[in-house]
Amino acid sequence: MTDSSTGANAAYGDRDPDALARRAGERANPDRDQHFLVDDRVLDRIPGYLPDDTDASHLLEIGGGAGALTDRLLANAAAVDAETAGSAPASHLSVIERDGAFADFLRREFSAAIDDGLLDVIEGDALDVDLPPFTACVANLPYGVSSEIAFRLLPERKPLVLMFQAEFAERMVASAGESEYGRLSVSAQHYAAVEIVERVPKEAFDPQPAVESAIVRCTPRDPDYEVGDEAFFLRFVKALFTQRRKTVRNAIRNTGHISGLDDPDAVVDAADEDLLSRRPGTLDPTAFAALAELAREHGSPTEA
Ligand SMILES: C[S@@+](CC[C@H](N)C(=O)[O-])C[C@H]1O[C@@H](n2cnc3c(N)ncnc32)[C@H](O)[C@@H]1O
Repeated sequence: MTDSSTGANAAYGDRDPDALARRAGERANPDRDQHFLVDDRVLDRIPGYLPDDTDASHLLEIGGGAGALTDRLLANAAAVDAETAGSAPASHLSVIERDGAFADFLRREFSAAIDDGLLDVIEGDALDVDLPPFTACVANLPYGVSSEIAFRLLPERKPLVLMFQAEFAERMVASAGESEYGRLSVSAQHYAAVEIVERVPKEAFDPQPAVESAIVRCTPRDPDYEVGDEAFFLRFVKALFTQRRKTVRNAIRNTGHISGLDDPDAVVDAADEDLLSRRPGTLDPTAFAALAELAREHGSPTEA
């Protein structure tokens, strides 16, 4: 292996993102969610945002593109292997890429890593393909489907470091009472402690996206509350936030068709007045969970 920063055989972590994009021979197409990271400093920092105790033995990357982040993740995997020196199973990286031309390029560019058993490239849609048994995921997500991908990953309860549009990231991390707080905040925080670890300007990408971006770290943990039926809890939260300007009382009454409650009035009768007179955006996740349990008990929910 040479250490040329532009050659296909460069050491992992050394590849120049612009040279990778040139070698791929395909133009990144924003209509296909292709905004490639070209800022080396951001690329170098991303793997380090995984929580300290992360099992990084099988990393997953979604949307490999021309491989700038793939290269950094391979460097990480190779470093872990050098450190454990055979005393632990070899590290592995799986990359999912929907675009056949870029999937082919990744296979060519990183053929040595594939031959060494360090990498596999899964060509397909991240929303449909079977996910490999990954231990953590690091990705600069395609923004058109970032919500769907995030909610495919979060229930796996593995550490995630994901790039999103900044506005989406702010909604993920928001707390009760903040204007960005909503269904996305409660649902994401149900699975993990969620935090923005870096804001990334448009200039870090080529082609540049229309909006600023942010990197979010999701560290899996159990929530502070218990719910007997997770699917109902998430449906109930979704239902109430469709009426975020109404009182909780009216939101419960108006959304039985979404929450699946046959008897929302019975829930209103059983709930505390001070809770009912508030707006959904002021209830923290624990209050939502308590209300959802009350709704399950009194509101005759039907299966979704
Ligand atoms: C924002 S780019 C990131 C590329 C590269 N990882 C980087 O950081 O420069 C997103 C990548 O996801 C791919 N992509 C778009 N939709 C996808 C999907 N549904 N499943 C898998 N990959 C997808 C695009 O082709 C593109 O390569």
